[in-house]
Amino acid sequence: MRPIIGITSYVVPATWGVWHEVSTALIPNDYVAAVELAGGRAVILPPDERDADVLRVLDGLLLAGGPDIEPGRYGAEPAPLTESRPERDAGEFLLVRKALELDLPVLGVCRGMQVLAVATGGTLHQHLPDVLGHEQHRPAPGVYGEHEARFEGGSLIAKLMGDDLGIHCYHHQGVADPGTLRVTGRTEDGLAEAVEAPDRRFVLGVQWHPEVTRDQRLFGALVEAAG
Ligand SMILES: NCCCC(=O)O
Repeated sequence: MRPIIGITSYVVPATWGVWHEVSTALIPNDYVAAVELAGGRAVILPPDERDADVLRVLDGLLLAGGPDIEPGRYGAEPAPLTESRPERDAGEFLLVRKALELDLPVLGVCRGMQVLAVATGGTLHQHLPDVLGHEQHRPAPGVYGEHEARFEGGSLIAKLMGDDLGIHCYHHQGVADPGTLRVTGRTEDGLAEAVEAPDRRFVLGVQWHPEVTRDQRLFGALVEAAG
């Protein structure tokens, strides 16, 4: 039996064929393909989970990328460029808190890393250009930033990826305080790129998009930990 990996989804207006702007629950298929290629059984979770019961049938959880977290979740007022979807937060925070309690393997990608940090008491920078003075983590609409990330020796991420890695990222927010997690990777500008929970079986968040570059190593590690 393949390990069952739940992937969080979201609602957006989508257009296909003769249908326009239909409210749609979706997830980029790159996440599904990555889990399946890694030997897992991907299950797309509804965007508005009202409890965490589904975790009883999951072996691992993949928190996908997406919009900003509602800043009230980390005690802040929304900044002008923050665009949140509180309904998605509600379901994902329920799931991730329970998953951490159960020590279920969790991989968070981009927003997913930010969810992990905030769910454990952390905070976010709401608009990185205000903090870093550049826009290189989201250079233009639809254009991925390219960076070099360096990883802490002995960390889980270093074991999986080596000392450093060229990454593709697309985000305007970042982890300021990682909560109870540990920052184990950063880009040259000091931004947190990887967080993990060394006291857990497998809890890892990365700010970049391994599904876009088809880097299977993190998905393979999630599936293996879930197996
Ligand atoms: N804040 C949601 C994840 C992507 C971004 O930071 O733009």
